[in-house]
Amino acid sequence: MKIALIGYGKMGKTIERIALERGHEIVSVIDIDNLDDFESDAFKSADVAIEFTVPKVALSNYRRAFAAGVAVVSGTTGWTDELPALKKEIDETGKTLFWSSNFSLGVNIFMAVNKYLAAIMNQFPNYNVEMTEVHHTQKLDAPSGTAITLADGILENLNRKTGWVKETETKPEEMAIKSIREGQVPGIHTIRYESEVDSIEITHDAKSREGFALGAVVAAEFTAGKKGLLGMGDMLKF
Ligand SMILES: NC(=O)C1=CN([C@@H]2O[C@H](COP(=O)(O)OP(=O)(O)OC[C@H]3O[C@@H](n4cnc5c(N)ncnc54)[C@H](OP(=O)(O)O)[C@@H]3O)[C@@H](O)[C@H]2O)C=CC1
Ligand SMILES: O=C(O)C1=N[C@H](C(=O)O)C[C@H](O)C1
Repeated sequence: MKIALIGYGKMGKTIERIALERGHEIVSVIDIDNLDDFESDAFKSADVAIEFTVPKVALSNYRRAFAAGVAVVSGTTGWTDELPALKKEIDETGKTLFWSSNFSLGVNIFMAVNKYLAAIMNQFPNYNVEMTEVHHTQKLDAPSGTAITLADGILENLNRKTGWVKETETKPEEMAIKSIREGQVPGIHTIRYESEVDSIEITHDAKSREGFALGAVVAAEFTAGKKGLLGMGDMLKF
């Protein structure tokens, strides 16, 4: 498959290596200093572009790739308030975007366990819930995109919580998400339920970026030839 990369940072470079190992060809690499390459024949020849950049440019990158006739797989986080409007635009224009806050198989298994645990805890109001996420110090957004997806999974299943807040809850119906930035941590997400007598904690701890990058390349293989806004739920059947 012909793959273009948009964003050549930590994820872009890891994705390049894994894509080559899986027999794909990298036909174009776009980063901050060669944005005109969206109009190049090399970029237009791609079956799919994999985009990992920064929140403020993700949408404009998608639109530039769509204008060049190229489907996009993206993991950029920190912009998803605009996702409902973007979905409408994609559906109306027949474009293709596969977006996920986290492409790791392990995290997606963890997300399913998180929903199941929240549904059980719905029956046990003496437990309060909070989340902590830890990432490297270069991360621009907080809470992480994964933490927001995990929070959505809890809010769908735990009726006593109606929204999440950063750091500290001030009302019982809020769920706190604490964000810690330290060293080179690839990503740790912990959900903790606490009662007066005990606590229950589940954690996903990424050992490197390999799982995220492999998932993004597998998503690119899945996306080729498809239309619409796609996500991990379309690809993973559990
Ligand atoms: N969904 C998932 O599974 C995962 C998502 N992420 C998310 O992916 C994003 C990128 O992460 P990561 O690779 O670690 O970040 P990096 O900062 O290492 O890389 C981002 C790259 O994008 C470049 N860039 C900035 N602006 C543009 C632009 N307009 N067009 C093209 N490239 C641009 C940056 O260039 P320069 O440095 O010169 O500014 C940099 O090379 C983040 O939002 C992160 O949260 C990360 C891991 C997994
Ligand atoms: O910025 C990162 O590094 C990561 N970002 C994603 C997020 O915001 O959830 C996924 C992963 O946790 C790494």
